[in-house]
Amino acid sequence: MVFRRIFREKFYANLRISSVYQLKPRKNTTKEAVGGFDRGYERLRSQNFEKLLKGDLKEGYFLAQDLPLDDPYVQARKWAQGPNKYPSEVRDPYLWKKTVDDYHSVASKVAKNVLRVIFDTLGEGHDFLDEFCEHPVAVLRLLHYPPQDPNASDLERGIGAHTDFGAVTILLQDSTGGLQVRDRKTGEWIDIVPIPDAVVVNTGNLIMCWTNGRYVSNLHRVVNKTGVGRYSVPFFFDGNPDFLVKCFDSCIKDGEVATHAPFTVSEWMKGRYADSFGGSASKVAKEMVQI
Ligand SMILES: O=C(O)CCC(=O)C(=O)O
Ligand SMILES: [Fe+2]
Repeated sequence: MVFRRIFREKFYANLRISSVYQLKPRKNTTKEAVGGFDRGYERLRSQNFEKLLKGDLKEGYFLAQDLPLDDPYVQARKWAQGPNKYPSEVRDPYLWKKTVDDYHSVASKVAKNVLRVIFDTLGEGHDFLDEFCEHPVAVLRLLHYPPQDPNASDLERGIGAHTDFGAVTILLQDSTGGLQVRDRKTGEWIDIVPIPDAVVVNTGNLIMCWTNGRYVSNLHRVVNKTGVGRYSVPFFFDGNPDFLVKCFDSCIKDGEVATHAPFTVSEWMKGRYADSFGGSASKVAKEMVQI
C-alpha cells in the first residue's frame, strides 16, 4: 500500500515530468565528468543479449546509491560503488535527483523484504542476508525503448532474451507493453500485460545458484512493436560485492551436484555485464557519461 502511494504520488508523477522522458538520444558520448563508476547515460544499442543484430533497441540511464568519494568501498574501487552522475539538462535537476534517490531507497527496502520472504520458503533462515545486504550493489536503470521500425527484422529486440544477473529485480513498466517471459515448458513467449501500480518481480541468477535451480531466474525479453516509445525502470538488487554465493546444501537433492562452484557477487556481475555489453565491463563504464 505504502509502496503504491509512493509510486503514484511521488515517483511516477515526478518521473513523468522530470527524468528519462527529457533525455535526448545521443549518437556520441562525451567525456566523463566524474571518474568511471558505471553510471550515466547508456547509448542506444550498446547492450546486445542475443548478438543476432547490431544491439538492443533501447537507451537508458544508470544510477545506483550515490556514494561519496571517501566511502571505503569507493576508495577500494569495489564493483559498481561510487557517486552517481545526474543529468544537468533536465528541467528541475533537484527534483530529478530527489525522485531517483528516494525511489532507490524505497526499492532497496522492498527488495530486502522480497529476499526475506523467499528465504522463509526455503527454511534457510536469514542470518546471511544481513551480510548480503550490507553495502549492496543496487542498480536503478531508467530505460527508453524507441518504437521499432515496422519493417525491422524479426530478430529486432528492445532487450534480447536474458535472465537477470543479481538476486532480485523490481521492475516498473509503463502502460505500453512489450515485456515477454518464456514459458519453460512450451517455449512460448507470454506477454506480461502491464497492471497499473503493480511491479514485476524477477528472481535473478544469484537466487538460482543459491537454490540450485529450485527458484528459477527466467528468460525474458522486450519486443516493442506498438509503434510508440516504451519506458521502464528496473531496479536490480545484487548484494554486497564481496559476498560469496554458495549453493545451500539443503537445496542439493540426492544425486545432484551444485550447478556452480562458489563465486563472489562482483565476479559474477562483472562477467555478466561484460557478456551482454560485448566487451569488457570497463569499456562500458567509459561510455557512461554525465549529460
Ligand atoms: O524493460 C523491461 O521491461 C525489462 C528490462 C529488463 O529485463 C532488464 O533490464 O533486465
Ligand atoms: Fe531483465
